Amino acid sequence: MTSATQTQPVRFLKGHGTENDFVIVPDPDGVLDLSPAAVARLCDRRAGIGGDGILRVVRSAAHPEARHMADEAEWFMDYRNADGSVAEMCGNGVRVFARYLQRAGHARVGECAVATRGGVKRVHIAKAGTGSPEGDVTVSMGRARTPDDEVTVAVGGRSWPARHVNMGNPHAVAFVEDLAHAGDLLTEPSYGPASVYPDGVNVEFVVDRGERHVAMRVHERGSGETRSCGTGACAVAVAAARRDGTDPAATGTPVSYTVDLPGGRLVITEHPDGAIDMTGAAVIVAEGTVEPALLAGTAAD
Ligand SMILES: N[C@@H](CCC[C@H](N)C(=O)O)C(=O)O
Repeated sequence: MTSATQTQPVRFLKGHGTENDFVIVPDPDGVLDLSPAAVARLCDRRAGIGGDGILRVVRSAAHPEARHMADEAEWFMDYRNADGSVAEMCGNGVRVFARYLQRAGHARVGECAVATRGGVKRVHIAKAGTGSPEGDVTVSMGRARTPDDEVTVAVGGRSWPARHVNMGNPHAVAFVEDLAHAGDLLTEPSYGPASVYPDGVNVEFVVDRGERHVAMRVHERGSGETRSCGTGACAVAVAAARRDGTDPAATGTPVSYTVDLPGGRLVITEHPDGAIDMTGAAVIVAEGTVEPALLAGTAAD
Protein backbone atom coordinates (compact mmCIF):
# COMPACT_ATOMS: atom_id res chain seq x y z
CA MET A 1 0.00 0.00 0.00
CA THR A 2 1.38 3.46 -0.80
CA SER A 3 0.55 6.78 0.80
CA ALA A 4 -1.12 7.75 -2.50
CA THR A 5 -3.58 4.86 -2.17
CA GLN A 6 -4.07 5.11 1.61
CA THR A 7 -7.79 5.56 2.16
CA GLN A 8 -8.22 4.83 5.89
CA PRO A 9 -7.16 7.17 8.68
CA VAL A 10 -3.73 6.19 10.02
CA ARG A 11 -3.16 5.86 13.75
CA PHE A 12 -0.39 7.94 15.27
CA LEU A 13 0.96 8.84 18.69
CA LYS A 14 2.99 11.85 19.68
CA GLY A 15 5.91 11.56 22.08
CA HIS A 16 9.10 13.28 23.08
CA GLY A 17 12.40 12.70 24.82
CA THR A 18 13.56 15.90 26.54
CA GLU A 19 11.38 17.73 23.99
CA ASN A 20 12.93 16.11 20.92
CA ASP A 21 9.46 15.31 19.56
CA PHE A 22 8.30 12.58 17.23
CA VAL A 23 5.22 11.42 15.41
CA ILE A 24 5.01 7.68 16.10
CA VAL A 25 3.32 5.65 13.38
CA PRO A 26 2.58 2.01 14.31
CA ASP A 27 2.84 -0.05 11.12
CA PRO A 28 3.56 -3.59 12.39
CA ASP A 29 3.35 -5.27 8.98
CA GLY A 30 5.28 -2.54 7.15
CA VAL A 31 2.49 -1.80 4.69
CA LEU A 32 2.61 2.00 4.81
CA ASP A 33 4.86 3.66 2.26
CA LEU A 34 5.74 6.93 3.94
CA SER A 35 7.28 9.01 1.17
CA PRO A 36 9.70 11.81 2.17
CA ALA A 37 6.98 14.31 1.23
CA ALA A 38 4.41 12.55 3.45
CA VAL A 39 6.90 12.54 6.36
CA ALA A 40 7.51 16.27 5.89
CA ARG A 41 3.75 16.93 5.88
CA LEU A 42 3.27 14.92 9.09
CA CYS A 43 6.13 16.82 10.76
CA ASP A 44 4.85 20.23 9.66
CA ARG A 45 4.00 22.11 12.86
CA ARG A 46 1.20 24.12 11.29
CA ALA A 47 -0.35 22.03 8.52
CA GLY A 48 0.47 18.62 10.03
CA ILE A 49 0.94 16.96 13.42
CA GLY A 50 4.35 18.49 14.02
CA GLY A 51 7.60 16.87 15.07
CA ASP A 52 11.37 16.76 14.72
CA GLY A 53 10.98 13.38 13.04
CA ILE A 54 8.96 10.21 12.54
CA LEU A 55 9.28 6.87 14.32
CA ARG A 56 7.59 4.21 12.23
CA VAL A 57 7.13 1.05 14.30
CA VAL A 58 7.58 -2.00 12.08
CA ARG A 59 8.18 -5.65 12.95
CA SER A 60 11.83 -6.30 12.08
CA ALA A 61 10.79 -9.41 10.15
CA ALA A 62 8.58 -7.23 7.95
CA HIS A 63 11.24 -4.69 6.94
CA PRO A 64 13.94 -5.43 4.37
CA GLU A 65 16.53 -3.32 6.26
CA ALA A 66 15.80 -5.05 9.58
CA ARG A 67 15.06 -8.67 8.75
CA HIS A 68 18.58 -9.73 9.73
CA MET A 69 18.00 -8.31 13.27
CA ALA A 70 14.63 -10.03 13.83
CA ASP A 71 16.11 -12.74 16.09
CA GLU A 72 17.52 -10.13 18.46
CA ALA A 73 14.89 -7.38 18.31
CA GLU A 74 11.27 -7.88 17.33
CA TRP A 75 10.67 -4.21 16.51
CA PHE A 76 12.45 -1.92 14.04
CA MET A 77 12.60 1.85 14.45
CA ASP A 78 12.23 3.30 10.95
CA TYR A 79 13.41 6.83 11.80
CA ARG A 80 13.08 9.81 9.45
CA ASN A 81 14.05 13.44 9.93
CA ALA A 82 11.40 16.16 9.65
CA ASP A 83 12.36 16.90 6.03
CA GLY A 84 11.79 13.25 5.12
CA SER A 85 15.45 12.28 4.98
CA VAL A 86 16.66 9.03 6.51
CA ALA A 87 19.26 9.12 9.31
CA GLU A 88 21.44 6.27 10.56
CA MET A 89 20.52 6.79 14.19
CA CYS A 90 18.34 8.79 16.59
CA GLY A 91 19.15 8.39 20.28
CA ASN A 92 16.12 10.11 21.76
CA GLY A 93 14.03 8.34 19.16
CA VAL A 94 15.08 4.95 20.55
CA ARG A 95 14.09 6.00 24.06
CA VAL A 96 10.67 7.26 22.91
CA PHE A 97 10.26 4.15 20.74
CA ALA A 98 10.86 1.97 23.82
CA ARG A 99 8.27 3.97 25.75
CA TYR A 100 5.80 3.30 22.93
CA LEU A 101 6.62 -0.45 23.04
CA GLN A 102 5.96 -0.41 26.78
CA ARG A 103 2.64 1.40 26.34
CA ALA A 104 1.60 -1.01 23.58
CA GLY A 105 2.42 -4.02 25.78
CA HIS A 106 5.41 -5.07 23.63
CA ALA A 107 7.97 -4.25 26.37
CA ARG A 108 8.00 -3.98 30.15
CA VAL A 109 10.02 -2.27 32.86
CA GLY A 110 13.49 -3.77 32.51
CA GLU A 111 15.46 -4.65 29.38
CA CYS A 112 14.34 -4.64 25.77
CA ALA A 113 15.96 -4.40 22.36
CA VAL A 114 15.22 -2.09 19.42
CA ALA A 115 16.44 -2.69 15.87
CA THR A 116 17.69 0.47 14.17
CA ARG A 117 19.65 1.34 11.04
CA GLY A 118 22.60 1.63 13.45
CA GLY A 119 22.15 -1.95 14.64
CA VAL A 120 20.32 -3.44 17.63
CA LYS A 121 20.20 -1.09 20.64
CA ARG A 122 19.69 -2.41 24.16
CA VAL A 123 17.32 -0.36 26.28
CA HIS A 124 16.53 -0.27 29.99
CA ILE A 125 13.12 1.08 31.04
CA ALA A 126 13.22 2.12 34.70
CA LYS A 127 10.18 1.82 36.92
CA ALA A 128 7.87 4.83 37.23
CA GLY A 129 9.28 7.54 39.45
CA THR A 130 12.92 6.65 38.75
CA GLY A 131 14.44 9.89 37.47
CA SER A 132 11.21 11.06 35.83
CA PRO A 133 7.53 10.40 36.64
CA GLU A 134 7.24 7.74 33.89
CA GLY A 135 10.67 6.28 34.76
CA ASP A 136 13.83 7.17 32.85
CA VAL A 137 14.81 5.25 29.76
CA THR A 138 18.46 4.34 29.14
CA VAL A 139 19.77 3.29 25.75
CA SER A 140 23.14 1.68 25.11
CA MET A 141 24.33 3.72 22.18
CA GLY A 142 27.49 1.77 21.32
CA ARG A 143 30.90 3.38 20.85
CA ALA A 144 31.75 6.79 19.46
CA ARG A 145 34.24 7.22 16.64
CA THR A 146 36.40 10.32 16.87
CA PRO A 147 38.37 10.74 13.64
CA ASP A 148 41.23 13.27 13.83
CA ASP A 149 39.68 15.67 11.32
CA GLU A 150 40.27 19.41 11.52
CA VAL A 151 36.74 20.76 11.27
CA THR A 152 35.39 24.30 11.45
CA VAL A 153 31.79 25.39 11.98
CA ALA A 154 30.47 28.92 11.43
CA VAL A 155 27.28 30.80 12.10
CA GLY A 156 26.32 34.47 12.31
CA GLY A 157 29.78 35.73 11.32
CA ARG A 158 31.60 33.68 14.00
CA SER A 159 33.52 30.46 13.49
CA TRP A 160 34.95 27.81 15.81
CA PRO A 161 37.10 24.70 15.56
CA ALA A 162 34.98 21.61 16.08
CA ARG A 163 35.51 17.96 16.99
CA HIS A 164 34.28 15.30 14.60
CA VAL A 165 32.37 12.64 16.54
CA ASN A 166 30.42 9.85 14.87
CA MET A 167 27.66 8.16 16.88
CA GLY A 168 26.45 6.17 13.91
CA ASN A 169 25.43 9.57 12.53
CA PRO A 170 27.81 12.51 12.05
CA HIS A 171 28.40 15.35 14.51
CA ALA A 172 30.59 18.46 14.73
CA VAL A 173 31.01 19.66 18.34
CA ALA A 174 32.14 23.25 18.95
CA PHE A 175 32.96 24.66 22.39
CA VAL A 176 31.79 28.29 22.52
CA GLU A 177 31.89 31.09 25.08
CA ASP A 178 28.17 31.69 25.06
CA LEU A 179 25.34 29.60 23.57
CA ALA A 180 23.75 32.84 22.32
CA HIS A 181 26.69 33.18 19.90
CA ALA A 182 25.08 30.45 17.80
CA GLY A 183 22.34 32.98 16.99
CA ASP A 184 18.82 31.93 16.05
CA LEU A 185 20.00 28.79 14.19
CA LEU A 186 17.15 29.20 11.71
CA THR A 187 19.63 28.49 8.98
CA GLU A 188 22.08 25.63 8.91
CA PRO A 189 25.56 26.51 10.26
CA SER A 190 28.24 26.26 7.61
CA TYR A 191 30.94 23.67 8.13
CA GLY A 192 34.08 22.50 6.49
CA PRO A 193 35.85 20.86 4.94
CA ALA A 194 32.74 19.50 3.21
CA SER A 195 34.60 16.27 2.37
CA VAL A 196 34.53 15.25 6.06
CA TYR A 197 30.72 15.24 6.01
CA PRO A 198 29.60 14.10 2.56
CA ASP A 199 26.07 13.41 3.88
CA GLY A 200 25.72 16.55 6.02
CA VAL A 201 26.22 16.93 9.75
CA ASN A 202 24.54 17.69 13.06
CA VAL A 203 26.24 20.69 14.71
CA GLU A 204 26.46 21.08 18.50
CA PHE A 205 27.42 24.27 20.39
CA VAL A 206 28.62 23.67 23.94
CA VAL A 207 29.45 25.66 27.08
CA ASP A 208 30.71 24.44 30.45
CA ARG A 209 28.38 24.55 33.44
CA GLY A 210 30.59 22.83 36.04
CA GLU A 211 32.67 19.72 36.55
CA ARG A 212 31.55 17.13 33.98
CA HIS A 213 28.49 19.27 33.37
CA VAL A 214 27.85 21.07 30.08
CA ALA A 215 24.98 22.77 28.25
CA MET A 216 24.40 22.64 24.52
CA ARG A 217 22.31 23.70 21.57
CA VAL A 218 22.06 21.72 18.37
CA HIS A 219 21.21 22.24 14.73
CA GLU A 220 20.14 18.86 13.41
CA ARG A 221 20.64 17.72 9.86
CA GLY A 222 17.19 17.36 8.31
CA SER A 223 15.29 18.89 11.24
CA GLY A 224 16.80 22.31 12.07
CA GLU A 225 17.34 23.50 15.64
CA THR A 226 15.77 20.99 18.03
CA ARG A 227 15.34 21.16 21.79
CA SER A 228 17.32 17.97 22.34
CA CYS A 229 19.40 15.45 20.43
CA GLY A 230 20.47 12.18 22.02
CA THR A 231 23.29 11.30 19.66
CA GLY A 232 24.34 14.97 19.87
CA ALA A 233 24.49 14.83 23.68
CA CYS A 234 26.65 11.68 23.45
CA ALA A 235 28.95 13.36 20.93
CA VAL A 236 29.22 16.39 23.22
CA ALA A 237 30.03 14.25 26.29
CA VAL A 238 32.75 12.38 24.37
CA ALA A 239 34.22 15.63 23.01
CA ALA A 240 34.18 17.17 26.51
CA ALA A 241 35.81 14.08 28.06
CA ARG A 242 38.61 14.08 25.46
CA ARG A 243 39.14 17.79 25.94
CA ASP A 244 39.26 17.28 29.72
CA GLY A 245 41.79 14.46 29.32
CA THR A 246 39.31 11.95 30.75
CA ASP A 247 39.55 8.49 29.23
CA PRO A 248 37.56 5.66 30.89
CA ALA A 249 39.59 3.15 28.86
CA ALA A 250 42.79 4.38 30.56
CA THR A 251 41.39 4.56 34.11
CA GLY A 252 39.06 1.57 33.95
CA THR A 253 36.34 3.71 35.53
CA PRO A 254 33.08 4.83 33.85
CA VAL A 255 32.74 8.59 33.42
CA SER A 256 29.41 10.45 33.39
CA TYR A 257 28.65 13.89 31.98
CA THR A 258 25.45 15.80 32.66
CA VAL A 259 24.26 17.49 29.48
CA ASP A 260 21.65 20.25 29.71
CA LEU A 261 19.64 20.93 26.58
CA PRO A 262 16.87 23.47 25.95
CA GLY A 263 14.33 20.63 26.42
CA GLY A 264 15.78 18.92 29.48
CA ARG A 265 18.71 16.98 30.89
CA LEU A 266 20.47 13.84 29.68
CA VAL A 267 23.14 11.88 31.54
CA ILE A 268 25.78 10.29 29.35
CA THR A 269 28.06 7.58 30.73
CA GLU A 270 31.09 6.24 28.88
CA HIS A 271 32.35 2.85 30.06
CA PRO A 272 35.95 1.59 29.97
CA ASP A 273 35.17 -0.52 26.87
CA GLY A 274 33.96 2.65 25.10
CA ALA A 275 30.26 1.75 25.28
CA ILE A 276 28.06 4.79 25.91
CA ASP A 277 24.77 4.87 27.84
CA MET A 278 22.30 7.73 27.57
CA THR A 279 19.60 8.26 30.21
CA GLY A 280 16.64 10.62 30.35
CA ALA A 281 12.89 11.06 30.27
CA ALA A 282 10.69 9.74 27.46
CA VAL A 283 6.95 10.34 27.29
CA ILE A 284 3.94 9.74 25.08
CA VAL A 285 1.64 12.76 25.14
CA ALA A 286 -1.13 12.12 22.61
CA GLU A 287 -2.75 9.61 20.33
CA GLY A 288 -5.07 10.03 17.36
CA THR A 289 -5.59 9.45 13.65
CA VAL A 290 -4.19 11.16 10.58
CA GLU A 291 -6.50 11.93 7.67
CA PRO A 292 -5.48 10.04 4.51
CA ALA A 293 -5.46 13.36 2.62
CA LEU A 294 -2.54 14.61 4.72
CA LEU A 295 -0.46 11.57 3.83
CA ALA A 296 -1.47 11.74 0.18
CA GLY A 297 -0.77 15.46 -0.06
CA THR A 298 -4.30 16.26 -1.17
CA ALA A 299 -5.31 18.19 1.99
CA ALA A 300 -6.02 21.91 1.53
CA ASP A 301 -2.95 24.12 2.10
N1 LIG B 1 17.45 13.78 17.36
C1 LIG B 1 18.21 12.63 17.13
C2 LIG B 1 19.09 12.60 15.91
C3 LIG B 1 18.24 12.50 14.64
C4 LIG B 1 19.05 12.29 13.38
C5 LIG B 1 19.83 13.49 12.96
N2 LIG B 1 19.00 14.64 12.65
C6 LIG B 1 20.67 13.12 11.72
O1 LIG B 1 20.29 13.41 10.59
O2 LIG B 1 21.72 12.50 11.92
C7 LIG B 1 18.85 12.05 18.36
O3 LIG B 1 18.22 12.14 19.44
O4 LIG B 1 19.91 11.44 18.28
